[in-house]
Amino acid sequence: MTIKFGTDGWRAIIAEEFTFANVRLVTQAVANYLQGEKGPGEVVIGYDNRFLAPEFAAAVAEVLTGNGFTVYLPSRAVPTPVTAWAIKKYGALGALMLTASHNPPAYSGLKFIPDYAGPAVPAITEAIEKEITAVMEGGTIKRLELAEARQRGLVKELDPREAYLEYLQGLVDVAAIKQARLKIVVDPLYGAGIDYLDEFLQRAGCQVHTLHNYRDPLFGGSLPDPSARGLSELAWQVRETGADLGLALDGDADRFGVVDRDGTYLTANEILYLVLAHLLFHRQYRGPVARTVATTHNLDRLAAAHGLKVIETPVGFKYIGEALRKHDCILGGEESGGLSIRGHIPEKDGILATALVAELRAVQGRSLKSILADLQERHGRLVSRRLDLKVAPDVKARVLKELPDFTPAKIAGVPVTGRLAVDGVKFLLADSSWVLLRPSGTEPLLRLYVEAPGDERLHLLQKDIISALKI
Ligand SMILES: O=P(O)(O)OC[C@H]1O[C@H](O)[C@H](O)[C@@H](O)[C@@H]1O
Repeated sequence: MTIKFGTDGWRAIIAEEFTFANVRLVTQAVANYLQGEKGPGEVVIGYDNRFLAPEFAAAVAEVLTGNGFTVYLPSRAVPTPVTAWAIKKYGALGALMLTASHNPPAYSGLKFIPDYAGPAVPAITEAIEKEITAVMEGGTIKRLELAEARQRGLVKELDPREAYLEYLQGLVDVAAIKQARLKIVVDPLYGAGIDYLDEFLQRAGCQVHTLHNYRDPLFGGSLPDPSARGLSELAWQVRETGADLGLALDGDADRFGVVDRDGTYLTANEILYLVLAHLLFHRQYRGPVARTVATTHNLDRLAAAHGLKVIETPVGFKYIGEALRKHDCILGGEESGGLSIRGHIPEKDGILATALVAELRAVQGRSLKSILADLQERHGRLVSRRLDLKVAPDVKARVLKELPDFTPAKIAGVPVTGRLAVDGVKFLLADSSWVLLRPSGTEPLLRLYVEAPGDERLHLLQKDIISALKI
């Protein structure tokens, strides 16, 4: 058995690979890593609403305290971004977060968040993987019974909700939201975001109706994924109740989903476009913008209009987080639903993202679609779509082998003007379209991303790439 940390920590099926024994093993590896780096100190533990999450968290606490660390242990689920934020608040060495994000209910996961409160960069996850191997090859797992650890004062209660909500009030224009008296339907999808976003909006004077706001480790029979498909009930409720907005979070509340007043789902790319415009025009923010290779170039157009730099990273918020930390970016975002802004932690935060959507909706006083239409009128319209291609392993291997030598002069008749190999291969075209093909780091898929000035061109580009590479 090998335990891989992947794009976003270790994820596995509960009772198959995600067992108490393996959770202890991985925790011991993190403890060894932390001992080597910083020595004993305090570590935050967070967990989502999945099956056995509090019990797995207790196992994590037993190993950490057995290694001399003091832990902050919550008695209910805490969102990933709040767990990360708590590291800063308590000056902890890092956090261990138990979550499988939007994966099916049979999964759980464990990730390490370093002291900078953003996703661990590859150098850190690789070091922890080495420690995992060392523990597997005969290292000892030290453990204190939880009751004993409590008695020794090594377990502190973690309840960061009030402090986080207060902090969020300082990041978001609550006065503007209060004035607009918005009616909002919130969908935390049975996840860790329950009582965070809805509570924040209620305190900001909104009339809030919340769906799926209790723990269900089966997520009502679907996935805790705030995609268009996952939010059909939210869209229906928004229309039915005449609400101004529908706001959703994924299972650990680090990603967002947004529905407009007429029930239309807005993509993460559209939300990033709206939020960046809001930061630039309304809040007058100035500074670089970070996005992944797979994220809309509409952001580049807005940035260019203000003479701002765009930093393009591989897919994964770990890279966006790094850019936020190093370059003081005003916004970091990715197509899969990740967003953070200047002044916040370098971790994607669905609660902050949706609160900002409420803010911009309040300031503008009209539907998101209408704000978007104006933006497109002034700065151009690019439509984007991602295809997740489930291909046989041999086809995937062949395509990835051919990709480095795949250098077409034109795609669907449009001249190729640039080629980028930051993550997979990306082709820039003469009409401002672009095409990116890359293997997913989290699923056995190839992802094909296309952005173009219109739907027809987008379809032609998709078709041409698929046929040229015989996918
Ligand atoms: O496209 P993938 O490699 O599967 O990654 C998709 C997503 O996976 C995780 O959720 C990461 O936190 C994201 O940053 C990333 O965008």
